[in-house]
Amino acid sequence: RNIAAAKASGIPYVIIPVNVFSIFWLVSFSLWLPILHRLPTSWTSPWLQFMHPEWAYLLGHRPFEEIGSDIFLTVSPGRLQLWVADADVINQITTRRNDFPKPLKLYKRLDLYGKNVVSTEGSTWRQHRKVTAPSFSEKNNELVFTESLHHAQALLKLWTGDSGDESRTVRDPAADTMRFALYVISRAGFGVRVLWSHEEHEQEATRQDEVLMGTKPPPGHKLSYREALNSLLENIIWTQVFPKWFLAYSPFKNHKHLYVAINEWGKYMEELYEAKKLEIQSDQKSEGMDLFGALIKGAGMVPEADRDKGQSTQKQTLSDSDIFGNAFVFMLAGHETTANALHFSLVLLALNWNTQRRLQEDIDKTLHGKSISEWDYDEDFPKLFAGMGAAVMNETLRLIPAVTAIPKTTLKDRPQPITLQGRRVVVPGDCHVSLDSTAVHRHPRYWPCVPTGQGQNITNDLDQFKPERWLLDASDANSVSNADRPVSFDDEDLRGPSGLDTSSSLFKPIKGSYIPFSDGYRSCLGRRFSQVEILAVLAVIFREYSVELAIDPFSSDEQIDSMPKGGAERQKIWQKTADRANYLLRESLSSIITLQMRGNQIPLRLVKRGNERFIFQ
Ligand code: HEM
Repeated sequence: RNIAAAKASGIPYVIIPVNVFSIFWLVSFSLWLPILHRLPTSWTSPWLQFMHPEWAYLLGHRPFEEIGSDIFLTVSPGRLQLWVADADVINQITTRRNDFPKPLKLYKRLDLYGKNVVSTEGSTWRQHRKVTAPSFSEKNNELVFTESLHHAQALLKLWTGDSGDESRTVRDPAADTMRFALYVISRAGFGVRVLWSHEEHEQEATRQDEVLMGTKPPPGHKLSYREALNSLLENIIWTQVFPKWFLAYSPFKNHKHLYVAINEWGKYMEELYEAKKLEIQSDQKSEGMDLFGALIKGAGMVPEADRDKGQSTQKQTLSDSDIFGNAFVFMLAGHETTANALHFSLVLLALNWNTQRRLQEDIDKTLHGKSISEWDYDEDFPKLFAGMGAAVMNETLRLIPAVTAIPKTTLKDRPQPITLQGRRVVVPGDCHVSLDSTAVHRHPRYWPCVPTGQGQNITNDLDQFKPERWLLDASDANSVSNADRPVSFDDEDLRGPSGLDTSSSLFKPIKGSYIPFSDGYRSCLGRRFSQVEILAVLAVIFREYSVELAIDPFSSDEQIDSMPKGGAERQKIWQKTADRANYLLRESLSSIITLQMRGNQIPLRLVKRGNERFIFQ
């Protein structure tokens, strides 16, 4: 039946023997693939390449080139799936939200604390989006900026010691950047400043009006806020596999601990909720409020003073459980994505010394050596957003987007016509749709690129990290930015964060060709939030430090010191480390909610600028 539907669609298709995203295949594919790869190519071509669940990230745009179309279907007994790498088709899909809704089944487990803006569709989603979108205000971004500067300095202390001079190997930079992003969202999202363990002795020195959370659980709690948060989010995957009640009875200790963490974080949220309700009712802090406060206010909580003006009859538009549901997805959507972008930016910069130097020069020029306490969101963020830091961030998200296949669907018995390069084709009903960001991000039709290789093997540099491509002539008449062709939202309140996806003074991707934050109606509400956070932390790090690959697995510091600077011996060691890093970036990333490095680390080191050990001409 699926093959018949694919044939009738007019879209090229490839038949594959199983649904690659079925639980059966996800848990067992690593056993089958090596066997399948031994079969003669004539038996397995072209379908075998689509049997790896991460093929979209691994292969980029290549399969589309081979098939000769920027959309195609994979057809298995369990599923019809459309893969899209055509910017215009992506545009059609993201702007027709009723024709191509989200497949809600995939999002069900995000309702751990209640329904929310990520996991709903139709009129329920409209209601959630209308109430949540205004929370992501410029005032909140200012708070994100300040808080990111604070935690970036704490992160630096963790990596370089109190004096800032120690060059320690950071064994698991992904874990540290995750913590960083978690602590930023904790304050800018919920008004809770979490203390890093190495910060706790400085507790007295911080401001009086902040809710501070350290390692000790307050009365009435089994876990500290930090432990509840870390434990909940580090183990979140189990909540996607098992229902919550099962975790309480599971024989595994980490499941039981997770169950406690879920309840504990819920309890903290309830306490914060009560405190914020009082705050709002007494009309405190209405400016620059954290996301949770703004959400509660947006849901219909009225300040005491306004009640006399007859507003007390205003109905609360989201239930308490909806408010908790949204608070949770802010936390979830808001930390892992940003942390990954930061982690991968650092690794890619460590692999590309010249780019790093250009970034440092740009930061020096932008901030004129001002001390961090003098940095100002209104004055400095726009400059960072138009410079090399933004080019690094955009390029990292181009190469390693958090979501490699943004999921949509067509409804059963509701096939949808689309236009592909002027030709009408019909996407069958009940078909999963994946907006393939890794493919469209590496499509030579849309991106400035340099040809590489020779003769038959001629290809391009779009698989490589080159932030400089964003610094090309921004006035290029052929390029049309997302802002130039905005989605005509039927209700402006649904729009979400202000500002452009990318700065108008950088290269402007054609609409639909750059989708790290998705696009259209269901685009990311936290885009600006994360851009502010990433640029702030990059500026704090690179104004004073350089990042290097830690060579520990291959050589000791003493051995390196005994080798001439810039010489072949050092280069050989560095190259081995770089080869390992490149291999891991390619082979050890997989998607569970977001695309991350799993089971491996690329250790890094920060060194004071001027003390770099691995610069080669
Ligand atoms: C680099 C960082 C980020 C990336 C790459 C990113 C990416 C995305 C993507 C691809 C989507 C669409 C997902 C889908 O359709 O299933 C999305 C949606 C969303 N993101 Fe982000 N995100 C980032 C940061 C954030 C932050 C910091 C927050 C909040 C604090 C956030 C909140 C949301 C929300 C609420 C939605 C759902 C919007 C809706 O469906 O109406 N994101 N994000």
